[in-house]
Amino acid sequence: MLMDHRPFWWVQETTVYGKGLRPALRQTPLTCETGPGSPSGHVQGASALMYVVLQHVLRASKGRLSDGRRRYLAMTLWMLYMILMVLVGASRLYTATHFPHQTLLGLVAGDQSWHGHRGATDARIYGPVYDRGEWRKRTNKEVDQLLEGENIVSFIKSIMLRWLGHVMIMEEGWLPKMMNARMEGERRGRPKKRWMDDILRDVTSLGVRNWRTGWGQSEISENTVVKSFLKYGISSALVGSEDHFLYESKDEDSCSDDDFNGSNQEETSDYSDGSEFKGFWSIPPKMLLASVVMIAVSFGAYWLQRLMGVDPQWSVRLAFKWCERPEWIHVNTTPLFSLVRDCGSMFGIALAAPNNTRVRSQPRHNVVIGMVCTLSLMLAFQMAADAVPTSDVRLFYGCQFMLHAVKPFLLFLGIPRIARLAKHKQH
Ligand SMILES: O=P(O)(O)OC[C@H]1O[C@@H](O)[C@H](O)[C@@H](O)[C@@H]1O
Repeated sequence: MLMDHRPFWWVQETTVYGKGLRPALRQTPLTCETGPGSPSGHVQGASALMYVVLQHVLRASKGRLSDGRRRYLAMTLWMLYMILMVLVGASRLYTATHFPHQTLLGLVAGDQSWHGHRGATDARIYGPVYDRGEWRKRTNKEVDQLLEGENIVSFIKSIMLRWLGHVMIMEEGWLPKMMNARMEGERRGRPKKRWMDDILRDVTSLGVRNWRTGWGQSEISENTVVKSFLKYGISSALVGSEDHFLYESKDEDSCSDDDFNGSNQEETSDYSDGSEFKGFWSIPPKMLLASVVMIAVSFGAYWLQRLMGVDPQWSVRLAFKWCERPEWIHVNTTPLFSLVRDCGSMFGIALAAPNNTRVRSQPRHNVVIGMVCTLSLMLAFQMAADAVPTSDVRLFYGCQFMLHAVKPFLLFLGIPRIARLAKHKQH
């Protein structure tokens, strides 16, 4: 099924019409795709991407919009999603690059690639385990092991501590007062705890020294708090051993490492905005190994086909044979190019992504700057990829692999850093 034909060459190759008249399919500059026809890559990619965007917007609207408005938003977004998919699919039919069933398969594959990933992750975390002949729930310890040290309690604490950061840099107002207030009046038993009491307990349990109780009396200024948050990143709380992210300032501009009680202070002190790239040795070997295995399997399958006498480039030959104009054929549509590009990206993601896990709990970033940088980067990469000379095949594919491996570094580490610095400047 995956070795399906594309209409623009199928009508010429098929025996269905015998010696009769064949349909004349009009070709366009977008027609001469060189890969097999099923499923539609355009529909699959658009569907997977838009599904993620849609889910993200819906999740972000939680707590910001009323339930009624969220339902309305969800309906509108789903409608837009379906309209977009129909348009993408229709454009692929119009250009004679696909049959209808191939676009439908693309939609299902795109949707499932996201669902499958989430389903597998959720099942791993929440799913039952078969233990000594019966199914049972996972214990907290087992969930912790699955999360590889990302302790859920620490994660929740880190969110509370981030909130503390916001409160601390607020102007004197009702909220900071409320957070620090004790209930007045007579009360039996233990005095009611303040929100701040819980937070201070967490700060202490995470190993932060020199925390002066009663932030109202401390000399912490907005500038130093922001600086410390940017420098060390609240997300260090995510990893138990990196228990050093808040500090009490003695003077506004001093940011001394001595104020931290962390085991690897020196390691983090080089990073000025919290998106600490901790070097290749911090990359979980599992992820790297998975990417290397997947690359080996992909290339292995390619070479195995060749060894078995199947030409992995059969579709390229058919595209060349039936494309009206050779200049409409682009190398970046070939299966080999896709293989090199995807393997490069996978390798780059395996190297860059783990260093980015802390970004999610970093101080906010400037969305506009982030988007502008991302779009510019994508454009620059597209231009660079197009500019690679095609005269030497090995050089061409080597450069493409490198380019696509470097991209995740800039996307995951470089751009968030710039966007956060921009937000910091705004503050
Ligand atoms: O299968 P379709 O819709 O013609 O799309 C093919 C394209 O699919 C994309 O997913 C690939 O990135 C491109 O390299 C490829 O050319």
